[in-house]
Amino acid sequence: MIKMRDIIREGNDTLRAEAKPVKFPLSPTDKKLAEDMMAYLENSQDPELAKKYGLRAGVGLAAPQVDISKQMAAVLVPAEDDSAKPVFKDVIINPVIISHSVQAGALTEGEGCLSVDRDISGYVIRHDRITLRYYNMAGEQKKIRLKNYPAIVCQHEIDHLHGILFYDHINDDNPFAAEDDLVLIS
Ligand SMILES: O=CN(O)C[C@@H](CC1CCCC1)C(=O)N1NCCC[C@H]1C(=O)Nc1ccccn1
Ligand code: NI
Repeated sequence: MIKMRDIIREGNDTLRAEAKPVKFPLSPTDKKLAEDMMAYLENSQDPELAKKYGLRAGVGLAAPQVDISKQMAAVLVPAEDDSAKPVFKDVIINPVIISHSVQAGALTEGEGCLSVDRDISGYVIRHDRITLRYYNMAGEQKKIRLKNYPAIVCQHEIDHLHGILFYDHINDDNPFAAEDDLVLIS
């Protein structure tokens, strides 16, 4: 079971490394890693389990965050009303953004990261809409279009696979500088 102690923090070089593509069929080790990363997200989004194991709730977790420099990330974006099924749930392997909107998007509240133990405010400028090609755990190639929050989450995770952290996208001179057509996502 992945716990907070397994998540590496700023200063660990793995967070700034280019992760390696994953080979298919998944090795038993890679399969277990994918399952464990998704389990972390599920556990962390359950208030009782999160409390019991001291987990920070997360909607994404990339392999480099558990010190494995491979191109794999679990994403679990819950539905607004918990009853319904998640907005997006999958382990994205060797993901590539094959096209995206010109229009930018950013979370109104800014972003955080389980690997960054400090608050850094400002708009994290990303694409508002993306077309994402990736492989799932079964090795099936997927091509999906995402917009707004799920698109932001996947971009945050894909960045981790290329050694990029959220605050790399914050304008140093004016953290809240916004193009007039920036989509602010709440
Ligand atoms: O690389 C992956 N990470 O670093 C985990 C991050 C990923 C998200 C940050 C912005 C876009 C993707 C994460 O999830 N968070 N960032 C730090 C603390 C909060 C937490 C979060 O947003 N939690 C959450 C949100 C809605 C519902 C449930 N939980
Ligand atoms: Ni992160």
